[in-house]
Amino acid sequence: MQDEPEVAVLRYGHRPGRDDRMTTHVGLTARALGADRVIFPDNAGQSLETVEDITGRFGGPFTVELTEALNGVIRNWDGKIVHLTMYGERVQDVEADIREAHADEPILVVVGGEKVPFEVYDEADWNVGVTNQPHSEVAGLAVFLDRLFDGRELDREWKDAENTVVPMETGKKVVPADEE
Ligand SMILES: C[S@@+](CC[C@H](N)C(=O)[O-])C[C@H]1O[C@@H](n2cnc3c(N)ncnc32)[C@H](O)[C@@H]1O
Repeated sequence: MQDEPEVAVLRYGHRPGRDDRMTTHVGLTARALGADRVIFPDNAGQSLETVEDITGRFGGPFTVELTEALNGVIRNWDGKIVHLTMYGERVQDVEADIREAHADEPILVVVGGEKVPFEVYDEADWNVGVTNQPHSEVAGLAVFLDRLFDGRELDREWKDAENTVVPMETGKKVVPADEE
């Protein structure tokens, strides 16, 4: 989020067709819940287009990138690395240390798709489980970002939006952003 060290999310692996929705949702969840940037594998161009379209319509700042070198992003990351995995340390046991590190340093959050190689576990500063039960990268990312930002992401403001949703008890209301 603005005025804080960067939080980027790396989607490690993408199977075109099978993972299209999931990869898109990793990007949308990263954006909605306070990350600054998502990096997709270079075969996920369709997900990039969808996330860029949503950012154009509902605001940013938020950046989407493709990379040919997933391992290179991890190896060259200048900051701390959190890898989300059901085999990791319990999020409730390590979240305070990660928040403390994020006060000074950027964080790269790695989420997998298909099998994640051991190199990623090894390079990570923390392997973190959001429960030690199998579920989804989208759910794990959402809970982790909320713990990292301690709920502050829910109040963030959006810039350069075309549309704004007006919260309502019942019904749907979307207005041009400058009519807010
Ligand atoms: C459907 S899982 C597949 C995991 C795969 N079997 C493996 O060996 O990594 C896809 C991704 O969801 C995330 N994930 C699943 N369960 C999780 C949990 N309990 N805590 C944190 N992340 C989780 C991880 O990032 C994982 O790479």
